[in-house]
Amino acid sequence: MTAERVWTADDAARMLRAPVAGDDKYTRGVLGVATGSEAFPGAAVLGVEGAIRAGAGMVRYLGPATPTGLVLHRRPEVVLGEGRVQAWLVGSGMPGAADRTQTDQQRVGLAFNDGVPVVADAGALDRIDAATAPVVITPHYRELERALDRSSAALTAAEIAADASTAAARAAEALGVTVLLKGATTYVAAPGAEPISVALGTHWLATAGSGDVLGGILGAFVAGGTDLIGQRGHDALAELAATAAAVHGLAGVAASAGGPIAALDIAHAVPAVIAGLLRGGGNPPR
Ligand SMILES: NC(=O)C1=CN([C@@H]2O[C@H](COP(=O)(O)OP(=O)(O)OC[C@H]3O[C@@H](n4cnc5c(N)ncnc54)[C@H](OP(=O)(O)O)[C@@H]3O)[C@@H](O)[C@H]2O)[C@@H](O)CC1
Ligand SMILES: Nc1ncnc2c1ncn2[C@@H]1O[C@H](COP(=O)(O)OP(=O)(O)O)[C@@H](O)[C@H]1O
Repeated sequence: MTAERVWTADDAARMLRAPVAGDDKYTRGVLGVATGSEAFPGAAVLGVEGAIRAGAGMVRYLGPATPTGLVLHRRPEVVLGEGRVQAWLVGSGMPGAADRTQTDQQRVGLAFNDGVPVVADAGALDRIDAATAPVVITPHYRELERALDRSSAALTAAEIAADASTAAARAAEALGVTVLLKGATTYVAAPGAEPISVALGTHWLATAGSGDVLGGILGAFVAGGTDLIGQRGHDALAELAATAAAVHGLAGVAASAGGPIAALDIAHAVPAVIAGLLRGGGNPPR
């Protein structure tokens, strides 16, 4: 068992900032989103919804026709196509290498080659070697097993489940990325740092698309946190990731009120959770 720091709602509140008079959509952070596919178009909608509800200044979406249409139908705020962004969210609802189309290859490559931080999920986990800036990955246990397969720290999903804290720390070290390892307790580890545990949610969060929403929340925080990441690198990325897991967990609790939830319900609960954290953290919303 690796020693770990327990992330609290107060810790999350300290990481959040309400916009100020000098802000505009760009200073708040533009998130590029390359997620979803013809097979999993919903993952794109869920990630974009998470990002917008978590306060991204703007979202740019890049993807195939079906997810593009759904994203724009649900969120006309979204801008389509390539452009300048502060961070990328890539891979949710995308196939791995064997089934990737040429356009999928291109949009994953674009995200990793853009020189800005990347949140990598699901179908992008096998491309982290191409990164040109800090990366945070968001695997569940099976995805981490696959990501570690060719590394010096191979672990089975059962071994990861048996000691997720140590697995997250080993993975961060071996892969050179910040790892947000999803589960009932989520563990976040930056390379060489003590892992952080986050357990502020409800077991009702174990529902399809829940992790896709988390990717969007984290993407928004990373896009808005590039100054912090520039100053403190992976340590800042890990704290932003722990904060995303905390907000996601608390949003699940708020949405559930003791009963079942759908993934979109989590996203819808995020603004009130952030407002509550900002109030509790002594930083009143404007
Ligand atoms: N709305 C959307 O667009 C959504 C899109 N999503 C996107 O989907 C992608 C894949 O994500 P994932 O986590 O499902 O992938 P993965 O780790 O390969 O797991 C497969 C494992 O599950 C098991 N299994 C399957 N069915 C089972 C069953 N009935 N009962 C029991 N076991 C069952 C299966 O076992 P097997 O059948 O092989 O024995 C295998 O071990 C990813 O890109 C994600 O973003 C999701 O977020 C959902 C919402
Ligand atoms: N038993 C559980 N209790 C609390 N949270 C859970 C539980 N199981 C999963 N979660 C959370 O739900 C989300 C599931 O994400 P993921 O496995 O990627 O699902 P999906 O691919 O369907 O989006 C993660 O944020 C994870 O931490």
